Amino acid sequence: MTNGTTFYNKYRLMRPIGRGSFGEVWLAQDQAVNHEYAIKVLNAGIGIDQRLREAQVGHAFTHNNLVRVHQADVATDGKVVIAMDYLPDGSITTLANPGNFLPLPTALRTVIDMLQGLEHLHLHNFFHNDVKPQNILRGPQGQAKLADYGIVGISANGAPVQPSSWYVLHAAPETVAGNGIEARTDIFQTGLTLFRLLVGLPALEAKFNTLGDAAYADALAKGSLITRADFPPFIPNAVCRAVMTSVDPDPSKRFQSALDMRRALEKLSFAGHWTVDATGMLCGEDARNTYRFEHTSAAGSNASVSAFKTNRASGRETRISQFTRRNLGNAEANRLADSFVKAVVEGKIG
Ligand SMILES: Nc1ncnc2c1ncn2[C@@H]1O[C@H](COP(=O)(O)OP(=O)(O)OP(=O)(O)O)[C@@H](O)[C@H]1O
Repeated sequence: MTNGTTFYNKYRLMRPIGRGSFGEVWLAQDQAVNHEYAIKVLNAGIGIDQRLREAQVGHAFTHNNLVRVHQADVATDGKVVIAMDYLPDGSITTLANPGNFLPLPTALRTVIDMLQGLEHLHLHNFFHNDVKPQNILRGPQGQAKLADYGIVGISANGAPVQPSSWYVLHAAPETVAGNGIEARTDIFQTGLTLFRLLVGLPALEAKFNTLGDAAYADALAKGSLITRADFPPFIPNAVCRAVMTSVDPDPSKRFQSALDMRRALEKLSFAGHWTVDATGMLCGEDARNTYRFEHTSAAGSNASVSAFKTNRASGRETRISQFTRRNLGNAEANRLADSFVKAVVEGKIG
């Protein structure tokens, strides 16, 4: 496919915007109504029915948090061509900072939005089965929209169904054990997605590469893949608990629905958060100030921590004496730095 290729006599391809395992996504212009669409071209290889199902699911639902499919057809060479809403801002992975994670409020907002899309799918006994950061796109009002219905499972009554395939990094224990997918499988995948947004988009891939396929699946099945120690200190305990509940190997111990999970996340609210700036430095933010700290490790009792805040309105930086100390042991200095980042998130800086 090249720029200028035209499908259905009206969708003229403008430029490639992404590539997945099953095909390519292009920006296209509908020349009849002069409107931009994203055109997904699914290569032959998997059955036409399965490829068209992606389009049928995307066309069946109109929801603010689901990407809408408008039209689909089979081209003469057997390719399936799907025209969907074009979301110029791409996936939420573009919001990652240089530390490769999303600031806490953005990560929570994204998942809350996306869960509303899932609620709608689950209401109709559709299980998405491919919840991951790359499949959450940014809508025109900044809302998150769930995309990619390529491996959706459709159940007659909400009972588990066997998926056509699954994404290994997010494979729930019940799926690996051969018990298929259900609504709570999407909760599991949402938990892993939230983990990656908060801790680092490549965080699971790193674990997978270290452990290997079998040990990774085993750790997910034992509930030992993710522990509190995986989260940086600026992620509050309540948020970690929400992730751990979502990824419990036993579906009956997870949030029981997308609505339950959304309500739990909506209750979480924090005064501040931390991000990584263009220089790679960790910086805290709340409504009034930005925060930074200098942490020097040294042998003996020579470690130190200096914490600072800058008033957004005046631009004036002041030292925060409560979290500034010299002549500390390394462990003590680590604890002080951790308590500073937590205090910013919890709004406990004087
Ligand atoms: N409707 C759209 N508007 C704008 N960009 C899109 C749209 N749909 C997909 N994309 C972009 O194209 C990329 C490829 O999408 P696609 O669904 O083919 O694959 P994927 O989800 O990244 O991977 P896989 O198919 O392996 O799950 C996405 O990551 C996204 O950045």
